[in-house]
Amino acid sequence: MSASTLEVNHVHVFRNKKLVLQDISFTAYEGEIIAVMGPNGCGKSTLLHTLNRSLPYTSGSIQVQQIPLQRYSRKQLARQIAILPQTHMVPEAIQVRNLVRLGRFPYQRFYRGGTRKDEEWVNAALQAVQLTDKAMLPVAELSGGEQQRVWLAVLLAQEAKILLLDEPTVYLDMYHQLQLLQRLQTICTRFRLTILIVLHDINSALQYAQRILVMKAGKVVACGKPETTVTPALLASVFHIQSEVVRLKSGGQAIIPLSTDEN
Ligand SMILES: Nc1ncnc2c1ncn2[C@@H]1O[C@H](COP(=O)(O)OP(=O)(O)OP(=O)(O)O)[C@@H](O)[C@H]1O
Repeated sequence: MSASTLEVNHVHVFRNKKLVLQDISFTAYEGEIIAVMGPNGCGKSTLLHTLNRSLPYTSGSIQVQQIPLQRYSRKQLARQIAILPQTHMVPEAIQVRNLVRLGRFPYQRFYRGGTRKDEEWVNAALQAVQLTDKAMLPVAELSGGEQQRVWLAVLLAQEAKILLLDEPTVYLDMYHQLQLLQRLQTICTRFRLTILIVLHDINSALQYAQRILVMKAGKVVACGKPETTVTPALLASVFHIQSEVVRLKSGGQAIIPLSTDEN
């Protein structure tokens, strides 16, 4: 049995006095990818930001590696959890390599520059997202998809055990979507990471996640193995769409969304 890395118990979160997460409970384990799915505005991003302590919760508890979230210093927490938010502010002139170096901040002291180990992690992260050849360019000169990959490199350089990824495939073409998901799968297994990834593409979730956590209106409505969790009945009740399951020759299954309930 793998060790638990995140334990979330009965968590409630308010934003602007509105209850946006209600009684959230789940446990995540090392070596697994959990896809977080749900309609727009159901609280997926809020959940990731709460786990990263950038948003406060009002009741319940969150444990990271069996230690309460609030006990960590900012740097200690950054060694455990790295987040890729949905949107980023790109500092105009910063070079790709220098941005990726920022991922090493939890390991650096203010009076000392980067070490050889820091540079090795930066190189490995750039290589993992295939941007070594663009390392010296200003980030602003890269395409949207390439910038997304730079941010992923920042995250990888952070060397954290838990990765929280908010729609990381959104600007990527099909090749880079598949490549990113395959690489996440490889690093997740190899380094025993825990990855929570917000995905809107149901078939990517079916193919790459060990479990799917489904949210609706601020609540977790299901959390389990992809094939048994994401059924046409669940999609009808959560997303109000009609869909059909297709068995694949490879042994897995895919879901074809057919129409909305309005039809
Ligand atoms: N900065 C904010 N201040 C106040 N309320 C917010 C803020 N950001 C989001 N909310 C509210 O919190 C709720 C959950 O939003 P959240 O962004 O977590 O949803 P989401 O599931 O990630 O949506 P999407 O799929 O559109 O990205 C929504 O009702 C939203 O209006």
